[in-house]
Amino acid sequence: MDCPTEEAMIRKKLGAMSEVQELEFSLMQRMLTVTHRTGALSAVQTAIRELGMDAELVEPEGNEEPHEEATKPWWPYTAGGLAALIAEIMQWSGLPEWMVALVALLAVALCGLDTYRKGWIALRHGNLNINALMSIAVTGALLIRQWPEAAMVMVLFAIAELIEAKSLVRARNAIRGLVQLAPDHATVRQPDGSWVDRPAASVRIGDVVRIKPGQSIALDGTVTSGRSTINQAAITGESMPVEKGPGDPVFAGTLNQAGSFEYAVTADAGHSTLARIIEAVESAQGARAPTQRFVDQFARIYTPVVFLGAVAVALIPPLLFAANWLDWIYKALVLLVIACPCALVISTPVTIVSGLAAAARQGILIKGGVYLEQGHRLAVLALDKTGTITHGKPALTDTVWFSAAEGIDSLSIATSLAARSDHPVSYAIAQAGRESGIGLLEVTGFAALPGRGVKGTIGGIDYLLGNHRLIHETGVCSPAIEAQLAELEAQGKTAIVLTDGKEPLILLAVADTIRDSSRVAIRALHELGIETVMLTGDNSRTAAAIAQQVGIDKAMGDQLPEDKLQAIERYICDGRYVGMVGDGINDAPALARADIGFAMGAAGSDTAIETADVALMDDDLNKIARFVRLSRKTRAVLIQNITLALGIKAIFLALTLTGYGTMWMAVFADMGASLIVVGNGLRLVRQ
Ligand SMILES: Nc1ncnc2c1ncn2[C@@H]1O[C@H](COP(=O)(O)OP(=O)(O)OP(=O)(O)O)[C@@H](O)[C@H]1O
Ligand SMILES: [Cu+]
Repeated sequence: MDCPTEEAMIRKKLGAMSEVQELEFSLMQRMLTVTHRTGALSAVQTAIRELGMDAELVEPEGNEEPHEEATKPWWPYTAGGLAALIAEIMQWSGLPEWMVALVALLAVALCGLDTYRKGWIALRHGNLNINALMSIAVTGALLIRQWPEAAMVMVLFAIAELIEAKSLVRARNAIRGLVQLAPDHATVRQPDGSWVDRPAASVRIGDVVRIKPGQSIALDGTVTSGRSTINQAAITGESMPVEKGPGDPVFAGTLNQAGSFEYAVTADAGHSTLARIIEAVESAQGARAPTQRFVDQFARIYTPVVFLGAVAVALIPPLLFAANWLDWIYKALVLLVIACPCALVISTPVTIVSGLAAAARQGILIKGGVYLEQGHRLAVLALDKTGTITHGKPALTDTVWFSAAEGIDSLSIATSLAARSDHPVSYAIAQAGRESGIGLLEVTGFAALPGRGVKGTIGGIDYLLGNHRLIHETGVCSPAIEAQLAELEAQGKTAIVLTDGKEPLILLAVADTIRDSSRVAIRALHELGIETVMLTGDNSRTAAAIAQQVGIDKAMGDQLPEDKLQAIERYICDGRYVGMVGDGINDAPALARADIGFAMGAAGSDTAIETADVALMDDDLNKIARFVRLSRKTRAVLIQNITLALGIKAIFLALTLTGYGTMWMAVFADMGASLIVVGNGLRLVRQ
């Protein structure tokens, strides 16, 4: 698939087949994904062959190298170019017309057979692709005996096609090169304890792999022994090395530094985080961004309109105003040359793909061109507190005993309940209990109360452990407790209370630490004109205290999942483009509703990579500002490219109608425009 008009041709042909359910084009990748009924593959291939193209199956597994385009020989182009030039000179020096014609026809034959063949197939399928247009234009020029002109146009066009194909190959490779590949071999421990080099694809989950200093990591896993620092830039975009010790995750494609270690494989080669990233970027390219859809639609109308215009230009002035036939036919032929929207159509995907690749390189995984293109509109960013602004690893800070009923150890009851939950607040309490050696009691009937806390039965008594909302609803709250809570919360701490349903027993407060990156990130967002709002299940006072520390515009506390959802919806109703960052399950509905849902720390979390619109591979909130800036740049380049492509066409339209445009100038301009937009789009990769 060379030209976008070829895509239209395939779409028309395959789309009409009842066996075919879905078509997904990636012109950049020259890849077509066909969803079809079982057994229809050969029919699909035959249909494509009838269009003059050859379909090649992509191997489902392994690192398929993009097969090198068969390099076309250069000599026909050189010879054709020479012939065209000679024809021009012969015409100029007044040699007989039949001689000029002969040399010109030779040039057309040398360079144009392929174009004629493709053009003829397209015409038969009722498609006006660039090949069809050029075939008509050149044939027309020959018929009105513009010999050297016809030869020149054909040669220039053939060379332009060649250059465009080559520059697209370059674009593809540039993008592929960004996604550093993991090594294809790993040193695996055998049952007898020896170490053997094996292909990464054959390593199974649970195998132990050894990594030496300076070695790249081939598979995802968890460190079992040894220590080192690893450069994870390939995944997270951060080149600051990260310390790794037993229990820490390591990712395929990252680079070990000075230490050596062993790790247990957690995913096979095809399912590593890196493989998922590549997969996501590739499928994001297939999905069309809005501009691309617009451009495609425009192109669909543009070409036939210009074609009809050309017919009108050829017929109307001579018929109605007795103008010179040959003059106006020539003008019509120039119009045919400018009727191809190639530069316009190719400009958008190149730009979007470059943007996606640039983002991936910085550890930002964008799941579709839409988000890259629309990200510049981001007006409000909602952030979750726990785990997003803070580390999400609070520690116990205060313990307040209320009543000491005989024989009841409220601290170990609270610890035992907390140990059953994986909520960060509970986790902090359980952790503190473990450190001070508190024995755990047996809990029955345990249940989590989302947005409130937990409940469970110990020694025949039902206990509740949770936030103010919970104890207030239970009716054991008192002004004294509220005062105590208020004091702790004003310090940014989160307090929960244990009750047996009759009276409060013990109060435990935990404090989380704010990520270093949060404050800078929030400032960067404000500089981009984005309003920030914190949505948290934690109480409003703690929320306000934390928000104030990091400089967030607005804090909304005591948010149940549906409240978070409603908050997002309110912004959407106000017509504002809203993003949301979060991690927990309590954020899921809001994340899904937001115009752009960001997930943090996506490396190692498959669900985050799969469900988010934009996945940030590590925990650095600064990536959101980076994403917005990249989106703005992408948009600027898109607008530049579209303006450029259309502008050049408009200039030539004007030149032609006023009698200054020539055919070969139009070909030249079209080729120039294509090269400029591709180059401009590729600039983004280096962002
Ligand atoms: N399992 C639990 N153990 C202890 N406390 C809990 C538990 N679940 C909820 N809580 C209490 O309810 C509050 C709200 O919880 P929720 O899970 O909705 O939000 P969060 O995780 O604290 O904050 P964020 O919305 O910022 O992620 C918590 O701050 C905590 O005080
Ligand atoms: Cu209360």
